[in-house]
Amino acid sequence: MPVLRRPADAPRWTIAVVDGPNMPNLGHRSEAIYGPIRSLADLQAMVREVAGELGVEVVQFASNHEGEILEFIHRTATEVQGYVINPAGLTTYGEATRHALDDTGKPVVECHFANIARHFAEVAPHSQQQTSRFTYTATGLTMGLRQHGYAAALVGLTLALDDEAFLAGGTRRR
Ligand SMILES: O=C1C[C@@](O)(C(=O)O)C[C@@H](O)[C@@H]1O
Repeated sequence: MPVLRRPADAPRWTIAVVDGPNMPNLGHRSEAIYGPIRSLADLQAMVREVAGELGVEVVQFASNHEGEILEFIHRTATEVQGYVINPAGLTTYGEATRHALDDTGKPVVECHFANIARHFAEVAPHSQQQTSRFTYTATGLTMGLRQHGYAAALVGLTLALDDEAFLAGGTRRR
């Protein structure tokens, strides 16, 4: 069976897709990093299209305010089967958000337009290099593929949810 064409009776998982601070400003950010995408609305439309083709539901949320993101995660924890998050402006210091996601016990895919490992290495001297606060408890990660990373995250998370053996050992993969 083709891997990406899920059977008609495959579970219609509900996946939350969260964009953190500064992502609502997409379209007015560095074209070198974010490419020519015009807006968050365009990104969200692409994500809905991918979800439709996969046969899953998405609940989308974007905010410049960490408290609103926390409330969204608390509210949806029992309604969704997994999260895709671009923590964006919360990437290096968003402990409360990382913790809220971890508390849900649901699989989490961290997603970035940029290859943040390279980006951080380029923008800061070695002694001050930063890392993502989210990576060590994320189930998986996509980065460096601009908006296509969201499609990759949705496909990967959907197939992981379909695969009972994948999540049997918990959401933190070794
Ligand atoms: O706002 C963002 C966006 C980002 O998460 C990305 O998608 O590449 C990378 C972060 O370092 C940055 O703060």
